[in-house]
Amino acid sequence: MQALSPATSTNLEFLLARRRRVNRVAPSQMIIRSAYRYDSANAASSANGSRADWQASCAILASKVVSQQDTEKTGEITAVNGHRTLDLVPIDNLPKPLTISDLAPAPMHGSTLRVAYQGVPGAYSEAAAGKAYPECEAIPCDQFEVAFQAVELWIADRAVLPVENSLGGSIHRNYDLLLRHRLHIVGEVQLPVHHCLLALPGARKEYLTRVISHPQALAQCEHTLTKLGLNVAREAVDDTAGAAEFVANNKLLDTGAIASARAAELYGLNILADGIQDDSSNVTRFVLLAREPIIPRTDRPFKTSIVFAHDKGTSVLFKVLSAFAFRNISLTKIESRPHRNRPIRLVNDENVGTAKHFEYLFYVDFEASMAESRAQNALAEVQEFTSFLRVLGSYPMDMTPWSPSRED
Ligand SMILES: O=C(O)C(=O)C[C@]1(C(=O)O)C=C[C@@H](O)C=C1
Repeated sequence: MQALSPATSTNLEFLLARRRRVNRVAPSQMIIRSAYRYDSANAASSANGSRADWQASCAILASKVVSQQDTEKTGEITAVNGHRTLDLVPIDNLPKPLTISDLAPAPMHGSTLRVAYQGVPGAYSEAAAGKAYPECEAIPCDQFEVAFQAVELWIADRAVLPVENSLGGSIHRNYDLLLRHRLHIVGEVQLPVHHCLLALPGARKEYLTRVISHPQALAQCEHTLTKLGLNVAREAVDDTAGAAEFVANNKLLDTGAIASARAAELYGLNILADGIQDDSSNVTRFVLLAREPIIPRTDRPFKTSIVFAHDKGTSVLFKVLSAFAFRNISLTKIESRPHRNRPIRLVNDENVGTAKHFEYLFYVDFEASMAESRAQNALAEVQEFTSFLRVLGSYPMDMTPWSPSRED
């Protein structure tokens, strides 16, 4: 994993130290457990409001989360990413997904921006990469973890990662990965997701015995599938386009795939039903990740994403949220995830004893730029209540007006 540079190592500690002076908060009140020492040389350059200053404010305050090699494996349908040639359409020239074993450091490449995404061509994540960076080269990866590593190892410049869907809710796994890795959120993309039921030419809806897709896509189409009379087995695979590819490669006449119209085209499948998401305004939000943070601005709407933990019970959450409320900063998302390193504690009211107490990390998105003093003040306050705080990124909001037109 890429080490933090000295510039980033001064981190939010410096920025908040400045705010602390302004706010006259005693140093003892700051509960910072920084893995990195305050560095006066860097601080001096940061004081000029430079890029280093911002990088400093984005870096990690204190991480108790150890990077773990994810051992979860795809399971049964590994052939999804096999890319064998299909008789119906030549798909030889599609890029092959990266696997863990492909991840060796690569030489610097040319000027085309490379964007890593999880899935195979035709996946919605590929479309999200194209929406964010229209001229980019989209690099398919077989796992989310690989997409992160592709950026960390300079194989790709950005990774695009789905984090929430208007019907299915949060994609929890990606929240965990955001914390485990050291990449910065530099943008977001909201993508209308228009699902189709795909099958081999000649296959009929009545004869399908199972429908396969990404679990989120299955969840987003649950009611419509039932309405279509498809009370058949539903099986989860790694990504929607991979499901289409699997059906095509294995010539499965009894299996339908939920995926995009583009996936139908790429893998030579027919569209048996179009627009099968349970709500026509189905939207997935993706975040764009990079090795370096961007410099936050105030000339357009920005969002900031943070993650924090505390060890003082639930009243802390109220205090943290009020730090934003008092400054009229709107929260757009709050998500909690178990604190894996400290999953459970046994305490009573005096913090000793028997009651079960689960520990959580909280992810919060709020509508303000880290260039705004109200956001900096809010975070300075949040830091006083929390034992761990990290700014995941401050980035322009996707302000594209929603339209029900298909984007896939
Ligand atoms: O499988 C894909 O096509 C993806 O890009 C993944 C994903 C997801 O993880 O939510 C993205 C958008 C849709 O909501 C369904 C699936």
